[in-house]
Amino acid sequence: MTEPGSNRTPETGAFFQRDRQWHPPAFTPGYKSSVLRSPQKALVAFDNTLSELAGPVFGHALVGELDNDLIHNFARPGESAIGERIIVHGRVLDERGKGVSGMLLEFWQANAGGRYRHKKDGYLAPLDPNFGGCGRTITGEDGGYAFRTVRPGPYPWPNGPNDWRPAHIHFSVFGHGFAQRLITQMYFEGDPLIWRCPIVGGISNKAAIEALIAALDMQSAIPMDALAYKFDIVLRGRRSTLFENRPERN
Ligand SMILES: O=C(O)c1ccc(O)c(O)c1
Repeated sequence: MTEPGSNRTPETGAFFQRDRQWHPPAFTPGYKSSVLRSPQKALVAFDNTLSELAGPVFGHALVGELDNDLIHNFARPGESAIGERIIVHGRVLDERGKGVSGMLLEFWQANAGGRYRHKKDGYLAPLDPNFGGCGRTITGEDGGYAFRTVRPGPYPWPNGPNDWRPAHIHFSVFGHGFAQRLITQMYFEGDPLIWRCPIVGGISNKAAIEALIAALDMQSAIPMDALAYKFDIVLRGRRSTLFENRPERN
């Protein structure tokens, strides 16, 4: 999409393809489920049509008052989720570093013991009756967002003989059209499991991995209540946050 002889991107309103040199490949044998999920044939890129450019778009009215508070949004009245209370916050930025407002951010995660509220999750850790594990919010004027949750636990998964996922939160960013979608995962500063994870291992660029790790942010911690972690998400462009899980097909 770059004009010949310049590095300016023309303002066509079209959505850009991901840079596949920067994002990890869909086929990553160390991440076992990527083998069957990844496309077997070369991808075909289509030009944007009216459906990509003009909608459909989610309805802002869908977001409820407690949707950005996973500590309370599934809890019985007067109760709250078990675990280390945290605030996750940051900004959604475009490739030029400008905040992007009005994006629907959805997040989902395991509970403090590393168990998802999902019928297929049979991990030994107990469910927390006061924790559902999903939430959402819409970015503000400057692209900022924040939500409250508990730090998810790491968990073992049947990939290799002793593979563990680092503590992580899944994110979906839904923009102003179907083609403007990013699905990624956030990790926590200092977690030794990050560098042993086969999903993370599919990313060859260390700086790209580091961009998925949220920094402990004591400035935003709430004394006697919650620690804070800062995670910025960059859309498209060279510094874009990586697609993880990536075996999607376009
Ligand atoms: O794609 C998978 O198989 C897979 C397994 C475990 C995870 O935590 C995950 O995010 C993805």
